[in-house]
Amino acid sequence: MAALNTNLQHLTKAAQKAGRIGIGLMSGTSLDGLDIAICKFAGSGLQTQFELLHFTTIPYPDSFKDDVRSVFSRRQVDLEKVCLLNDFIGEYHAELILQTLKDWKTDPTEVDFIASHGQTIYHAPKRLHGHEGYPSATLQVGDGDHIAVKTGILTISDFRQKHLAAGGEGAPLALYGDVLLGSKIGEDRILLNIGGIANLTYLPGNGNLERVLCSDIGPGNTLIDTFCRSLFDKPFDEYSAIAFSGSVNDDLLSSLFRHPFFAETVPKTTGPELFSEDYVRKAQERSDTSHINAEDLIATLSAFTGKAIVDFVSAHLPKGAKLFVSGGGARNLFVVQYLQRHLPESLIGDTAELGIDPDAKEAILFALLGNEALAGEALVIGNNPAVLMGKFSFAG
Ligand SMILES: Nc1ncnc2c1ncn2[C@@H]1O[C@H](COP(=O)(O)OP(=O)(O)OP(=O)(O)O)[C@@H](O)[C@H]1O
Ligand SMILES: CC(=O)N[C@H]1[C@@H]2OC[C@@H](O2)[C@@H](O)[C@@H]1O[C@H](C)C(=O)O
Repeated sequence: MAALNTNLQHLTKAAQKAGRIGIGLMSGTSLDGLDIAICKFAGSGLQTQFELLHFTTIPYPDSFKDDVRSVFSRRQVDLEKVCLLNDFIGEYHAELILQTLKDWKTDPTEVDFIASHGQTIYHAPKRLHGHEGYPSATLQVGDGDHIAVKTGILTISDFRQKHLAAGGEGAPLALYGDVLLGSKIGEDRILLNIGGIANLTYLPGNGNLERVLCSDIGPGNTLIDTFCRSLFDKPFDEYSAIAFSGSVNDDLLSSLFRHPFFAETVPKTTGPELFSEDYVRKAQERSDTSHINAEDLIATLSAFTGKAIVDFVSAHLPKGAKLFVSGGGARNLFVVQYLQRHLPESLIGDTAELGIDPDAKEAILFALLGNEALAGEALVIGNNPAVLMGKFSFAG
């Protein structure tokens, strides 16, 4: 039998190690920056032990945000720009990793793998695109080969396609990480991530994986951010100062909920393709609230995020589960206080209480999915796709 080539030898060696050092990368819908987590793993699957060694978010410059926003969640785009961004983001992320490893005084040869989410530029579950004959689809750019060649580190990327191929919507992948790192026998838990979009995983305390539910909920901060940018020239509503200075407009709030997405069966996914400026403008027209002042609009959008979460929890989950928040939205005080007021039976904290840095959670998730791609086995969690995700890119 011929020997494995050097790439496959390297891959086999990485897969057979008892422990691995992996970098997880997340660049989310908020476009605030690149989250980089370096983790130490021992084992895999339900036996995974992990330690977060370092975490950082490298903020994106405005020029980069503008470039990505020129195509992000838009139906009509400059296709050349999409093509350029795919390779550019791969190279750019590789550069940021190399700089960060220097700051952490870690040599790239110490890292067994990089697990890269890439940048979502369009998310199109079948329910939302509605094009007869086309499946659910999603597109993340930031090519993995560029990351592998530039860093010299084995790279795993494009995780969402396998989930789609196996019948899912390509998201939320938090399911797999949350089950592995967040479950506790004897405690019903909800792990709620409030990023651009809000999603949650329900982890029943009886350990019954059939009962686990992981779904997107609706907007997290995306609409608040959009209108903070256009009305206040601010990237987001820091600690909800603007929302607290306004009043919720109940007519607009009801109108914002007038969309079939909220009544659809779970699990489901969504994105800024649906929850856009246009979505809000239409809700304002329907409710004759186009005239409300900017502070009231931000307060109402913040209540929209809060109420969507409360409605979801009340409709789909047993009462009294402990709720742990993560994502930048853990600092959205208006939303967090809304949850405390309207879910009084749920004790609310953040994932730091579980030993998971709330800002690092999604980057850790991808590191964990990378570890699974190398050494795990497909996990059966109810009807969710039971597959190992990610595509391998070699440095040589
Ligand atoms: N101090 C703060 N006060 C209020 N909101 C904040 C604060 N810090 C961050 N945020 C919100 O959190 C957002 C970033 O969250 P995060 O990085 O978790 O999102 P993401 O990973 O890009 O999104 P997704 O998980 O949907 O892909 C910011 O855009 C902002 O709206
Ligand atoms: C297509 C896409 O990028 N979806 C993101 C987005 O951001 C939050 C929510 O929508 C979630 O479904 C998903 O990300 C997380 C990491 C997930 O897959 O769990």
